[in-house]
Amino acid sequence: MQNENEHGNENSPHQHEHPAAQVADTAVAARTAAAQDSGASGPAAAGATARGASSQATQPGPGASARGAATGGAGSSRAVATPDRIKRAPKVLLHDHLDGGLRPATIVELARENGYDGLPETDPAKLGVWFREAADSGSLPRYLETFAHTCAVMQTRDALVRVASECARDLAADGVVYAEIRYAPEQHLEDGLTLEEVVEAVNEGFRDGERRAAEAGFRIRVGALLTAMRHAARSLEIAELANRYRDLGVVGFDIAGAEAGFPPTRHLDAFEYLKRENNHFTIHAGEAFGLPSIWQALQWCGADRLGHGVRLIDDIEVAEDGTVTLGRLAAYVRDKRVPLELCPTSNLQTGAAASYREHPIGLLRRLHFRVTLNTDNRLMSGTDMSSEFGHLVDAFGYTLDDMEWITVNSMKSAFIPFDERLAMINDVIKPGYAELKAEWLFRPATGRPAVASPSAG
Ligand SMILES: O=c1[nH]cnc2c1ncn2[C@@H]1O[C@H](CO)[C@@H](O)[C@H]1O
Ligand SMILES: [Zn+2]
Repeated sequence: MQNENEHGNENSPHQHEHPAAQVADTAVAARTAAAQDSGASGPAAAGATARGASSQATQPGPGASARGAATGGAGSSRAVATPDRIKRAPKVLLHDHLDGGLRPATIVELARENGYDGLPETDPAKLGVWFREAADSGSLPRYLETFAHTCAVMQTRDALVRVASECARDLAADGVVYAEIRYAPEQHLEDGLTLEEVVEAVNEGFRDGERRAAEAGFRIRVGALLTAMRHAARSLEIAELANRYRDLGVVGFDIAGAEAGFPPTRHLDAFEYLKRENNHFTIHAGEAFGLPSIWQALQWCGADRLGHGVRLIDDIEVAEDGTVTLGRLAAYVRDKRVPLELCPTSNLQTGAAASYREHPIGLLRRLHFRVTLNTDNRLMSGTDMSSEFGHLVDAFGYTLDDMEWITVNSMKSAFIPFDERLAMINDVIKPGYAELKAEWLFRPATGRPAVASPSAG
């Protein structure tokens, strides 16, 4: 039983997220790293690190958490991630764009109300398909073109309130308990709103959505990340805006948009300002462009997290015999526990990965990077958190224990205060998974004796 609650190094908040967290985290990470560094630089851990896509190979430590599921017997189904359990399991989302997650029917209605006649389809179902297909382009710039339509209908206070409220409710209904939702205020000024009015409208929508979700029996908390567009020149202004609305619903800052040709160092003044203010930020890096972008985001800009970061795989070498070698940058990212906001479905659409099975998340998770799982754009990718987890269950045999490990990673990496992250982990996430894993204890009796009674013989 003890083993069922051990999830390896990243997933023991009782040990690693209390005030001694940094020390404990580092100590245990060091042990793992020691075990894996022998694999990273030599043959010893080859089998453990690159054996392939089996869930066993993904298990972090001695308390292999999928054991119950793997060995059969009375508890064999306790950690199996069925679609129903995936949905009910508490989930955390750190990378999701507000303007990439509208309900198709809402887009149609808002377009009608606001006189936007540029939609490619006016039937909601067809429009949803259009977004998925148009985004399925194999290129980030073309993927991003689809946002012209969502931003076009998000130009009024009422529209922003509605979209934000629906966002919170949709996530809550999918079992998300904590989300950081990003958007670029500068893209919502066409009809005369000020940057402040945009932020306040979105915040109002999130509060409304949280309240209505609670009325429907779902608990969710949503924080906003303010994004600056990397091709534009307003990043310092947006960073100042994020700082002004800190503790008022905005929890951090981001830059997004086409990556190639727009290095994050263009926005150094914004990042330096935020660092001076002790504020938090993430940077889209390592999605459409590779290692230099990740390196700049971390070592020049000082990002707390990497939006995507999936191209870090270019700095990891897996030899034919399975030996794994980390380059200096990949080693730094793992050593420093830099959170990777991975978004598999989005990566498949923009061409950053070929299939779920080949998506670097499998290897990165086995190598104990600080992996988090995200949706990026639920509308363009036709996805939600449950679907993303479902894909990983299919591709890698992930169990509820893997889900819990990833979810705890995400919560640890959130931008809200430490005590709140800790309480979320200990009082919401852990109990949620424990409850799901205890369900086998209360399954209906079969009515047949499992073993013949002695008197029968
Ligand atoms: O995966 C992505 N990579 C880079 N930029 C993105 C991605 N998804 C969305 N956006 C950009 O972020 C803006 C604010 O939310 C969106 O309008 C879109 O242009
Ligand atoms: Zn994104």
